[in-house]
Amino acid sequence: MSTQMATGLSKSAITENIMVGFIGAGRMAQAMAKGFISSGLVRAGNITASDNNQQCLQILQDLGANTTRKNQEVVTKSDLVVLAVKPHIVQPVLREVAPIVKSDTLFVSIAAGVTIESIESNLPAGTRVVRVMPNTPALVSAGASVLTKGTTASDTDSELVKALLSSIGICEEGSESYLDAVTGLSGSGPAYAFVAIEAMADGGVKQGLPRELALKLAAQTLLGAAKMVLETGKHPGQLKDEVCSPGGTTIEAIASLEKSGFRGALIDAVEVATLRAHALGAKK
Ligand SMILES: NC(=O)C1=CN([C@@H]2O[C@H](COP(=O)(O)OP(=O)(O)OC[C@H]3O[C@@H](n4cnc5c(N)ncnc54)[C@H](OP(=O)(O)O)[C@@H]3O)[C@@H](O)[C@H]2O)C=CC1
Ligand SMILES: O=C(O)[C@@H]1CCC=N1
Repeated sequence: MSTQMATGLSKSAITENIMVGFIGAGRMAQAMAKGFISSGLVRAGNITASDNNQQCLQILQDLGANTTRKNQEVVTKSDLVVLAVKPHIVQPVLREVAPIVKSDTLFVSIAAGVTIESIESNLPAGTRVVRVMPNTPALVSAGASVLTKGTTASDTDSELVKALLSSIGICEEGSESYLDAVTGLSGSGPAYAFVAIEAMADGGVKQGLPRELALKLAAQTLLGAAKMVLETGKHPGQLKDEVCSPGGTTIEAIASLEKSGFRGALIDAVEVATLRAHALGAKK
């Protein structure tokens, strides 16, 4: 793996033969595995996932991946192991697999709040760890991830993880001190957007639109607005101003949103989710 990376091969060449494991085959593992496979970066047959939930394993099997109920088997078979269990399960899982961890296995944790220090301290000394906060739009190759290298992980390791995560969306590298806030913003954020889409559709239905049309318009409107922010480089405030005709419809709606505390509600949402991520990490 490392030799290939050092030669500067293409991303698919870097990841072509990599054996990827998932401990925990739930929603996030499914989204990532599906993205890795559909992007062509990882062969389905090179993925092994463990879980105690047969329904989750079946979803991975349907993608062509190998499945097992034994977490140790994932570690034995994989070059890169994604820890995709709930935060409070991470420590017991690490204690379970630590005795058989090989020195060249890279661990990638996606668990909210769980610090690199707490992961490294439960693995053999020197084990390479990368911590990531992804999100579920990875399922449709529109994910947003931020990664941080552990103390012994190399640039090659972070490039590898970045290549994988870039196949399912955008991936930035940042300080570990950012990761709880990233969790509160983009990790949990899809849920805020889903609530907004549902509520906007409700608004359309209240005004007489058929439900299906209202939902489609609400979702496409958020998608289009997000693309405009990303692709035009304009400040969202400017884009908002461009929709607001003087004395028109939009400024009425914006004034109503401001009265309802829309901005403050979103800022508070990110704050409480960030604090919760921090608290989850403090629980061992
Ligand atoms: N969902 C999201 O949007 C995001 C989640 N994350 C993080 O990803 C991680 C996984 O979240 P998510 O996919 O939503 O969770 P899920 O509950 O969907 O998946 C976790 C899976 O792990 C299984 N599991 C429980 N105990 C073990 C064990 N000892 N060994 C192996 N598997 C086990 C669970 O089975 P059972 O249900 O039977 O307990 C479940 O199927 C979390 O740490 C979360 O913080 C990060 C970013 C976004
Ligand atoms: O709700 C959670 O705890 C996880 C982490 C980010 C998104 N879902």
